[in-house]
Amino acid sequence: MTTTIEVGMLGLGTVGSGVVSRLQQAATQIEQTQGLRLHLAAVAVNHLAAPRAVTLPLGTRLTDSIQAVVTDPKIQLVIEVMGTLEVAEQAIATALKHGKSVITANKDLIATAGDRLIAVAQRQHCDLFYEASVAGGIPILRTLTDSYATDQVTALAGIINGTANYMLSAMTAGQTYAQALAAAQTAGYAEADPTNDVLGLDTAYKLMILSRFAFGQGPTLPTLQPTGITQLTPTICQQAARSGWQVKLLAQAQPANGQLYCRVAPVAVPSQQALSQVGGVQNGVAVTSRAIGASLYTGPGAGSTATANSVLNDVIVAAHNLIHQTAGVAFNRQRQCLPVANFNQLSQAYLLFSSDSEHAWQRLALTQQVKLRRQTTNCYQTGILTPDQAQVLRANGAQLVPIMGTVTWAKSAAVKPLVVAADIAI
Ligand SMILES: NC(=O)C1=CN([C@@H]2O[C@H](COP(=O)(O)OP(=O)(O)OC[C@H]3O[C@@H](n4cnc5c(N)ncnc54)[C@H](OP(=O)(O)O)[C@@H]3O)[C@@H](O)[C@H]2O)C=CC1
Ligand SMILES: N[C@@H](CC=O)C(=O)O
Repeated sequence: MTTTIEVGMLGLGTVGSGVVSRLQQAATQIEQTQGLRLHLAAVAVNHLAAPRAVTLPLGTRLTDSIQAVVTDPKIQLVIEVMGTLEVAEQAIATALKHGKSVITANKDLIATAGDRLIAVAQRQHCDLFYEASVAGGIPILRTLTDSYATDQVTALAGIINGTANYMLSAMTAGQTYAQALAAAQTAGYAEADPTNDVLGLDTAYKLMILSRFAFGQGPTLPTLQPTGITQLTPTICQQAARSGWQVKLLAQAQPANGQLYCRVAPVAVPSQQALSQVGGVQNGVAVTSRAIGASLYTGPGAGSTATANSVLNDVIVAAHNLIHQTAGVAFNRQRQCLPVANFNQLSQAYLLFSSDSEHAWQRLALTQQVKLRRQTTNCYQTGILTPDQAQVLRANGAQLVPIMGTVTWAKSAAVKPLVVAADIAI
């Protein structure tokens, strides 16, 4: 038996167009394997006359009224893929209050206003799913919810911004920052305004969500103080690569010593680590857990088709819940309350980049009792630095990139380090 579900969508840009294409291409598969016919009843956009990458199916209404979609009594399920904060929050809240389940890819909104919307969804016994909000095509949130239900995550580290990872790979291969950004924009990976991609804010929002699924708690933006990739140059990426590291914009979270340590920053990942091989628009989330051990989930982190696939997987789960009247169970039910700390407060080794003379750096290193080993022109590996020592080097003009796996935990740390420490003997 096939059940038809009436779907409304807000947004018809990169992701929305992908949803329309995937719905058309997979219609038979969805009907045969899921017993569902997903009928796209209406799509709301900002500019009615703008050219579109896809042709809407006959019978799908194009409108510039969000309200007409989220209050339409025939529509059972709303997909929000327009982005924005206030407008999207208002639209999702209205849809939920009208008894519709909602699927969104909007990480900015879920990270910052997710609790409010989840509360509305719970009151209304509706689903609010957002798999596509983290790591694009990788089904990481539902994996953490379902497949780690009896396990305990002890650490996670992820490359979770496709644009930044694409740019870092391109710069390592010789492109300029501007060329790399333009290519990521053309490919549809970057946000409409790419500021959040390059400043690390998009990664921070995703870590806030991801960490709630892994640990029942996420950092806030002020505790995280993300560092982006704007200070990185092709030269830095290439010098690091020549010396055995790939510079990656990394999101990390790990409970230890009764605190949840988090960080979003460029990190030098040793070339022998699998995460270092996650290149281009690919994302990778390394999860360490008590039962499974180390797992790495990789796949496209942005782009029309891959993201649309995640959106539609949520749609299918929500559609089944509507049919079986089981909607309203929270997507994530983990809860924990630990003080949040930053990895930068811990002692660790760094790659140091500077065009000042080696002699000057070695002299400073001596006075600071810091070990420094030259890797290649203008690139040095430090020994383990305390936060204060790192601060002194920065104040003297060093650009420091922490080396993954070198954090030294206090003896009482309850949870083992995320990765085997890299060989940092110098
Ligand atoms: N691009 C990607 O790879 C990924 C994106 N996301 C998220 O998905 C969402 C959509 O991204 P993306 O498709 O790239 O964005 P686009 O900028 O390509 O598309 C946005 C769409 O929303 C519409 N829209 C914007 N504001 C309004 C409004 N006030 N009223 C009605 N329609 C509006 C636009 O209409 P119009 O076309 O008329 O201007 C456009 O169709 C964002 O939250 C993004 O962060 C998540 C994962 C991956
Ligand atoms: N701009 C984002 C899109 C997906 O979330 C990215 O590049 O990862």
